[in-house]
Amino acid sequence: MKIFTSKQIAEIDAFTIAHEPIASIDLMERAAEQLFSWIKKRYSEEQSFQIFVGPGNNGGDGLALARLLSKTKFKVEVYLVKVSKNLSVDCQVNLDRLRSQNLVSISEISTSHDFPVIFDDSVDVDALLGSGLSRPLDGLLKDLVLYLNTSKAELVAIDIPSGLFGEDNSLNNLHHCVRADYTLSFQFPKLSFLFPENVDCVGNWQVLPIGLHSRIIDEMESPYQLVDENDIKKRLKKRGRFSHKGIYGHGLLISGSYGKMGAAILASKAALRSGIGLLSTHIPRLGYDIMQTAVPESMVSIDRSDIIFTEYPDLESFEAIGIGPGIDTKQNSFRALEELFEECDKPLVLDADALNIMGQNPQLKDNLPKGCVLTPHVKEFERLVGSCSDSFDRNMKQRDFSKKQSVVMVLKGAFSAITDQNGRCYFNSTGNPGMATAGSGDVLTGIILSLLSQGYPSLDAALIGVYVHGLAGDMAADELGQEALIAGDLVEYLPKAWKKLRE
Ligand SMILES: NC(=O)C1=CN([C@@H]2O[C@H](COP(=O)(O)OP(=O)(O)OC[C@H]3O[C@@H](n4cnc5c(N)ncnc54)[C@H](OP(=O)(O)O)[C@@H]3O)[C@@H](O)[C@H]2O)[C@@H](O)CC1
Ligand SMILES: Nc1ncnc2c1ncn2[C@@H]1O[C@H](COP(=O)(O)OP(=O)(O)O)[C@@H](O)[C@H]1O
Ligand SMILES: [K+]
Repeated sequence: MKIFTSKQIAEIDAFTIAHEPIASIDLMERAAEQLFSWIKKRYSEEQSFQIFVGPGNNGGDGLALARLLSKTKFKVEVYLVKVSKNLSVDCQVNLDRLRSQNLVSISEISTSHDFPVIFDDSVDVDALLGSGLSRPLDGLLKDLVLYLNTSKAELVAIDIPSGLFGEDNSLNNLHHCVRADYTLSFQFPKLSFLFPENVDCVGNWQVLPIGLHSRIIDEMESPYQLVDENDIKKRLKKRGRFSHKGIYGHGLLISGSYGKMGAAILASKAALRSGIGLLSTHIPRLGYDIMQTAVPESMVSIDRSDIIFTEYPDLESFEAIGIGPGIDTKQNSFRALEELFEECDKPLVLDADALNIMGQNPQLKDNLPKGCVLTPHVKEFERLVGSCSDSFDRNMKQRDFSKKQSVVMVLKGAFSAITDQNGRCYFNSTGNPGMATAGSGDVLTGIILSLLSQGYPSLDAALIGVYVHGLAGDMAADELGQEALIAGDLVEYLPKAWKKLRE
């Protein structure tokens, strides 16, 4: 699903009105019907609603919703905030319709003395401002938002929490934005929903389709996309009836050090559980028995060092290389990594300590093999690129980095962001906080190495790998719960996750 800016959404809206064609007031009605049907499913019939309405079309949605609710047993009160003399045309039409129906009490809020009592068991609907927000909230609106945020009532935001910008909130004050329990966003999510600092404002968000015109959605360019299961299925290659293990590639995983052999085991198992033909795991000498016992399916390449990575085998026979989980950051490992960068012309995935070594030796950045995949978490990313003021800034820097160095980068976390050489950015939609546990990232490296070895292009390997990793995490969390989930469970659930993608 593409993600558009507020400005683009307004264009899509206008195109739909002109080309469906549909009157804008009817498009608003369609949006209100979607809100209404979401509410009907969620709340019992006697529920009371306090709807707070602003001057624009977001307010218009709130008024149309109030009319639909009032025709049922739901109890509704409307509060119209007087922040400008004129309402938008469709907001005014809906106000007139609601007034003429005479079923709902409509109060005006002109000063903070007009704020109503909010009952804990009511549901507040935020229809103050939507994607037409042009500046951070101040004055009466800010005071009302602060007031709403102190209440214990459940808060449902229409389209976007009032006060929050759809994209860049770096100059905004997030304390002055509505803190919703639910945000019901029309047709697309907003970019800002995917950034961690906004989670308290956005709450649980959902997309409500309102039938915007598919042609303009297909044609309009956006660098941002939220990846779903269909996007992933389309990228999967078939496994042929007559295929043999040579077809699925031989991967080299460089991983582990004294005390961190678990990383090599997890990544190796994950690679083997993701379709690779052959795997060799390069480890320090002291890890030999552990590795052969724990992962008999993997061949072992032994470093001359007992405890760390200092060299790698001839690369000729490998289709792809993965390096980093648990290798430590010693000087000799840095030298070996530097050499690998110079020599390697194979697909490569870099994680964990390989990235930390780069953070300590910034000159290495410019030697990164083109097209390789990097999988930092936020801290590793900032060691590499420098500190960032917020997630929006971090996302810009990530896109720039990918473009400038011509690499694919996975910034891991909730909604992991995957950027490519063209500066495009794909957000992953699977995964859960249960995956915030030691070794999860090692599993991902193994999966991506496996896909690279099978000949998937870097971007596909990253997108598919991140998706299936999160899916395995979701399936594991469903059965085991988030607290109990450990990285080994991700490996255990990979078979089910792959099977689901092949359905
Ligand atoms: N796109 C779709 O698919 C559909 C969209 N729909 C709905 O339309 C919504 C967008 O509507 P919208 O453009 O009228 O914007 P909205 O935010 O309601 O109000 C803008 C007004 O507020 C004002 N204003 C701005 N900032 C302010 C501030 N800080 N403090 C005070 N005032 C401020 C601004 O004034 P100005 O900036 O000109 O000074 C202007 O008067 C969208 O979110 C969705 O709910 C659906 O109905 C149907 C399909
Ligand atoms: N809240 C979350 N939602 C979704 N995925 C998460 C969440 N927290 C962590 N993850 C995923 O778990 C993995 C953690 O990787 P990483 O931080 O490298 O762990 P480690 O270094 O312990 O292996 C990443 O793929 C990340 O996207
Ligand atoms: K809103």
